[in-house]
Amino acid sequence: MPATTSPLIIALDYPDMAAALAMADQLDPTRCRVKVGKELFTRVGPDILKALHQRGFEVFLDLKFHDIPNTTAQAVLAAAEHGVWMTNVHAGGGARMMEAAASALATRQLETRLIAVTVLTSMEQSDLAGIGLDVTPLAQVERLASLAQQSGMHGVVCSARETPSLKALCGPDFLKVTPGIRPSFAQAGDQRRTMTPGEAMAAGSTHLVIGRPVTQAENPMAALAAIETELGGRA
Ligand SMILES: O=c1ccn([C@@H]2O[C@H](COP(=O)(O)O)[C@@H](O)[C@H]2O)c(=O)[nH]1
Repeated sequence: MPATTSPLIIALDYPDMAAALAMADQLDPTRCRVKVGKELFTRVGPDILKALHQRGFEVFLDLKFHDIPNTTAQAVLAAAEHGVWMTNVHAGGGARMMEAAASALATRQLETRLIAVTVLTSMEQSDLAGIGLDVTPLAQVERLASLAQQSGMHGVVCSARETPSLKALCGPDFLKVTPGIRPSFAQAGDQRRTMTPGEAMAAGSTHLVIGRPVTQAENPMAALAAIETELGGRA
């Protein structure tokens, strides 16, 4: 049985274990999952995963691996061996990289969900042009999501703006994990392709990643409760 069926994933973007656990200890593992990203994992290491697992949380280890196929596959394996619920790679690493990572997990019969980042939610069309991609974010997300699905990924990270197209392109069971979630009370900050929690669920997101709108709110639990209410009660 999963710890939760909630679509909510709270991003624990903190500089140390104490701050991350102070937040986690206010959360309920039956009402959300948590995400450990580059800042927290690089500062604290695998001990943070152990501490969150001991508290009953399912953890998304968001390290966005992007390297040659062998290195990426071994890194994904190492993540899965920590018992995380989900981890990820950059789809831009290409089909052979994603296939190597998926096959490393399959060979070891590890059940960690492996998803691929398409286009970061902080990027808009001008950012893509800046790296030589003369396409819309939607076209690039569609292209990378198809490649990710063909390469054995369980889903993708994209913005909620692209989920209706991806539902049609990749089917309803393909995971659509969407950061860039901004409730009406929150600032967009560095995010560009945003949606509110309610809009994102209606658009077909399977999971919503939410960081600062909760973790940097004056009252984080009130912010989370407001999001749950927007989603129709306890998510
Ligand atoms: O495209 C992406 C991929 C990952 N993220 C991560 O999600 C959270 C979002 O945090 P907010 O504070 O709600 O903006 C953060 O950990 C990012 O590293 C993303 O935003 N976009």
